[in-house]
Amino acid sequence: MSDVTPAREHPPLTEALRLPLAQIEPDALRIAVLGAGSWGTTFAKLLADGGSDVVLWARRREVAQEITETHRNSDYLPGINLPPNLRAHDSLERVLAGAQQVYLSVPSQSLRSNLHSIRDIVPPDVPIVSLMKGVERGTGRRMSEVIASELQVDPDRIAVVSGPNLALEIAKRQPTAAVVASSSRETAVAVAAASTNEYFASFVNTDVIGTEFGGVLKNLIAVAVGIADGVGYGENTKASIITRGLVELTHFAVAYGARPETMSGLAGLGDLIATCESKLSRNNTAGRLLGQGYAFTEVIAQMNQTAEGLSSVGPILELACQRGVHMPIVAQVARVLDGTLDPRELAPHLATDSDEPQGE
Ligand SMILES: NC(=O)c1ccc[n+]([C@@H]2O[C@H](COP(=O)([O-])OP(=O)(O)OC[C@H]3O[C@@H](n4cnc5c(N)ncnc54)[C@H](O)[C@@H]3O)[C@@H](O)[C@H]2O)c1
Ligand SMILES: O=P(O)(O)OC[C@H](O)CO
Repeated sequence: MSDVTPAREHPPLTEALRLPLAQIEPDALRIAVLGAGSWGTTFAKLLADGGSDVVLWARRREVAQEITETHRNSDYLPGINLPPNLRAHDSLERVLAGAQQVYLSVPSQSLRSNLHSIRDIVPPDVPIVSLMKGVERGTGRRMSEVIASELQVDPDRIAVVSGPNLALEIAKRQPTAAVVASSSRETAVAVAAASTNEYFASFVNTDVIGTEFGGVLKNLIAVAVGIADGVGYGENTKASIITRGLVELTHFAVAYGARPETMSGLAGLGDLIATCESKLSRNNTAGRLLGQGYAFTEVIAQMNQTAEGLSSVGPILELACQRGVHMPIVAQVARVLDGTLDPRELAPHLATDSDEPQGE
C-alpha cells in the first residue's frame, strides 16, 4: 500500500484501546516515542519502516486510538498511512514498558514537566533520544541538558537527532538525511542504526552541542527569512539573511563549544536551507505572518503547530550576551516579535552598528 492516499472516512473507534499483534519480527527492536505531533509520528513511522516495533505515546486517547486502529494521524499527517508495526497508547507506562530505546518529541517548553512524569518508569540503561529543536526558557538549557538533569542519566546514554527534516516530506518517504549526535559514539551508532531505512539515512557525530544548537538557531533565521518573504522582499534579501545567518549561528555555537564543521553539515547549513526555503516550515510561516503585518499574539493564535523559534529567541539572545556573541539578525527578529521594529526594516544591512565597512 502507498504511504499517501486521499482522506477517507475512519471506521468507528472502539472505546477500549486495543494493541493488536501487528506484523512484528520476533527480534525487532522495541522502541517508545513520546509525542504524537507531526515529528513524533513521522519519526515513529520511519523507525517502524526500518523494522522496529514502535509504540507512540499520544496525550489524547482519541489520537492514540486513531493511530492504532486506522493507521492514521489525521490532525498532524493528513493523508499519510502509518505502518502496522506502529501502534499508539495514551498510557506512558504501557508505552515505556520493555522499550529498548526511548525518543522524545514534545514541545521544548513542556519537556521538563513530561520528564517528571516518566522519571520512575523509564527503563534503565537504554538510549534516550531528543528529536526536539528548542532551548528551555528561563534556563537556556539545551534539551539534552534538561534530560540529563531531570532523569539523572549519564550523558553517554543521551543522543540528539537533527538535520533538514521537514516531517511531511519524510512521511511521504522522500529521501532525507540526518545526524545523530551523542558523547558516546556507541550510543550514536545504536540510535542511527535504528533510525535508518530505505528513505532515511542517519549519520553520526559526537558534537552534541553543535548538533543541538544548529537545530535551534536555524529556526530563528527561518523566522527572519519568513519576515522578509512576508514583507515582499525577494531572493537577494533572503539569501543575504541565510548566509549572514549561518555566520551568526556558527559564531554562537562555536562560542558554546560546538565544532565549526558541524555548522556546515546537515544539522547546520542543511537544516538552515530546508527550513528557510520551505513553506512547510512552521517557523518560516510564523515569520511570513509577522512580515505581512500580523502582531505576535495574532501569529500565535493562527499557528496550530509548534514553532520553536518563537520561544527560543529570548534565551538565545541571553546566552549570546553571556559569551559576547553579536547576533544582529536574531536581535532584529526579537524586535519584530515585541513590536519595536517594523518588519520592513529587518535586513542584513542592519547587521552592524558601525558606519565602517566590515569584513565578511
Ligand atoms: N515537524 C517537523 O518537521 C519537525 C522536524 C524536526 C524536529 N522537530 C521538532 O520536534 C519537536 C516537536 O515538534 P512537532 O513538529 O511534532 O510539533 P507539533 O506541534 O506537530 O506536535 C506537538 C505534540 O506535542 C503535544 N503536546 C503539546 N503540549 C504538550 C505538553 N505540554 N506535554 C506533552 N505533549 C504536548 C501535542 O499534542 C502534539 O502531539 C519540536 O521541538 C520541533 O522543533 C519538528
Ligand atoms: O517546521 P519547522 O520550522 O519547525 O521546521 C521543521 C524541521 O525542524 C526542519 O528540519
